[in-house]
Amino acid sequence: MSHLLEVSGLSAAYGLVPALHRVDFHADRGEVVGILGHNGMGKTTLMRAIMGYVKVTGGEIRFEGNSVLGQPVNARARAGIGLVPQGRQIFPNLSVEENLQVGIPGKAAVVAQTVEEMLELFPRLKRLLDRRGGALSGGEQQLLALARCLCRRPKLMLLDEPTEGIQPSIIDEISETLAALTQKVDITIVLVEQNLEFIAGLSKRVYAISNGVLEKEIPRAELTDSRSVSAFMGFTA
Ligand SMILES: Nc1ncnc2c1ncn2[C@@H]1O[C@H](COP(=O)(O)OP(=O)(O)OP(=O)(O)O)[C@@H](O)[C@H]1O
Repeated sequence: MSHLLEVSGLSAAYGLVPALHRVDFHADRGEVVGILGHNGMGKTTLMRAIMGYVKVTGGEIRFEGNSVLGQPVNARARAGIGLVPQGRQIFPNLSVEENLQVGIPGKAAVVAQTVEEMLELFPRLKRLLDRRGGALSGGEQQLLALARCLCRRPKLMLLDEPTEGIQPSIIDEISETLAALTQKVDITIVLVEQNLEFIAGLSKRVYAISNGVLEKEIPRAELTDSRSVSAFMGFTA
């Protein structure tokens, strides 16, 4: 059976400046795959290329066995790919409830039922329903961004640096929420991060990305050794 997501030989560039070089990886149903990289190494470009926001210059992206290259973002979203962008990008002037509602296609009853389900998965949002998105803490915004993405019931969720700028106590809550989610919902996650502990705790497989090149998989045993991880990420410790 084909992989849920298969990225092969993927290259992308901004003008003449290359950002991804022949990236190969896959994600199977139910897996969390982590990609670890420092600033400017190509993590966001990879997520946005899979979602369809960045034009690729070579290679292939297959989702459920079908090429999505050439498909616009909304077609990829309909096929079951969802992106939780870096910086979260929730609507600051809409309430938490409205932020959820705008992400849900369908009639009022479906919208209400989906919001209810999201509140079960993200109980912290229950008491924040009337609050403006812009008045939430960074961690609360991240939970809202995850819930908003899930409202469309993606099969694959792409997470771009969910811990960026977030307090450690809420990082733990996000990690626990995501771990619980993978048990309750049929979802595959591809996660890009700089936070080693977060990525190691959640991911079945972890790769390092360095200057747009996806390096070899980092063996689990080595994920606890920061010198070894630094070497994988293209830095000598
Ligand atoms: N819109 C753009 N135009 C030109 N160059 C860009 C653009 N976006 C990103 N780049 C460049 O592409 C490279 C990869 O950037 P990218 O944002 O994918 O990295 P990243 O790993 O997500 O970094 P960060 O952790 O800082 O978000 C960097 O050299 C960056 O400067």
